[in-house]
Amino acid sequence: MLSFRYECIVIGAGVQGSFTAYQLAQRNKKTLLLEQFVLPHSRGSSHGQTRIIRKAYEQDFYTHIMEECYELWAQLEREAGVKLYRQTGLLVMGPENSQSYQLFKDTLQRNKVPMVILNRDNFSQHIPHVNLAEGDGAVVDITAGVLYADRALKTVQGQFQKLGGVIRDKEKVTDIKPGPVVTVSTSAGVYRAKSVVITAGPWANRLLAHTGLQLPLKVVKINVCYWREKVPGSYNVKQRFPCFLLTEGKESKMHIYGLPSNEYPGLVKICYHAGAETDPDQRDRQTDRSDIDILQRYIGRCLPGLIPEPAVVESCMYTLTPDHHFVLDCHPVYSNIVFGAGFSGHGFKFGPIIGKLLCELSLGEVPSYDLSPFRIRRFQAKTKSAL
Ligand SMILES: Cc1cc2nc3c(=O)[nH]c(=O)nc-3n(C[C@H](O)[C@H](O)[C@H](O)COP(=O)(O)OP(=O)(O)OC[C@H]3O[C@@H](n4cnc5c(N)ncnc54)[C@H](O)[C@@H]3O)c2cc1C
Ligand SMILES: O=C(O)[C@@H]1CCCC=N1
Repeated sequence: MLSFRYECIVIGAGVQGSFTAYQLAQRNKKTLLLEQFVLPHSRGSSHGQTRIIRKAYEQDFYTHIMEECYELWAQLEREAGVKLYRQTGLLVMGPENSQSYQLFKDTLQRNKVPMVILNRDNFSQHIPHVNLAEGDGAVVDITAGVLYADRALKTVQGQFQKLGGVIRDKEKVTDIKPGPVVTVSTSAGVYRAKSVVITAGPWANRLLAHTGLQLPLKVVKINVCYWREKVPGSYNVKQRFPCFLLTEGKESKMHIYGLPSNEYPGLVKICYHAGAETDPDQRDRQTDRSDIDILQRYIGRCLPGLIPEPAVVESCMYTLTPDHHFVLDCHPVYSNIVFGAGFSGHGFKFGPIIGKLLCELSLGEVPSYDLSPFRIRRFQAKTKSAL
């Protein structure tokens, strides 16, 4: 009988790989989590102090999944005795008659998510220091808030190790040999397992190339901008200033989003939800700042309490799919190779549930949710396969 060194190997210790490894260890599966950089690192997509968590989405399937996901975040908080979530609410603003704004509002209403609809008369009483653009509607998803991202990653990785899971960082995967037993080679060794999960973020296609598969993914660099308050505290989390999101507007095809000042005293994180294409290994050579011009114009017009000049600019990457929905699937030929990719700049909040779903796929179980919006067959012609 063959003896397996590991039951599962997870490649990539960002939020998705870390939660997948944790789920596998919770099921008593002997699991190895491989990471190319020394942990913690800031070279992928999961670093930084904060992320938004929300039920407000245009599509029901995300809102449905978030129901259980909030419980899983709370479970991890209890288990580890660490605070990972702070409720702030999320203010969604957009042209009242636009399709996108209406979809957000309808999804909240249809799914009975606690919400408040604001009007022009009561807006500034609830949301001071924000000018609601002419023609815009405003609705607040009360359940939304901030996740403490770096802390969450450290916590889930720590819990994985407590359950007996092994993390090897500074070990880049250099080859994957598919088969009933998958062989994974790294810069430091060779490992074998019954199944492999690839959660390599912006490097997903580099890893998938070893299995003859390529996905229609585009990696972009995001300038993570922090803006200084003119009066310290005016947009602070303690003043109950919410996270916010702009659906499609005049100035931007995609939306702008922000979080209350919290992690850096006096600084509010506001980003543009798009960026210029980059090679993930050359991220810092990408110097496009056209997003910052758009943000400056928006801030000058609608957030009069901020200095419209970024005080801090950090870097992060999105891995975009054509429809901006995730990819969660098994390899079309090697069913014991599973992948989670293309989280398109909104995957962090789903980490616990993505981990559960990828764990289920890697164990050959029926996934807890309908994965059809996330399967690769939706790309059809765009999925290049050398198989
Ligand atoms: C600026 C910004 C703001 C965001 N805001 C939000 C938000 O508010 N809410 C939200 O829900 N989401 C948000 N997101 C999106 C979210 O952060 C990402 O969807 C998520 O972090 C993706 O995680 P990942 O595990 O897929 O990728 P990553 O975090 O990039 O992890 C992949 C890992 O794989 C490793 N790896 C790659 N290749 C190899 C190899 N050959 N060998 C070993 N290891 C390898 C990498 O080093 C990396 O650590 C935001 C993203 C950005 C950039
Ligand atoms: O996922 C999120 O909530 C944020 C805000 C909207 C754009 C992307 N990320």
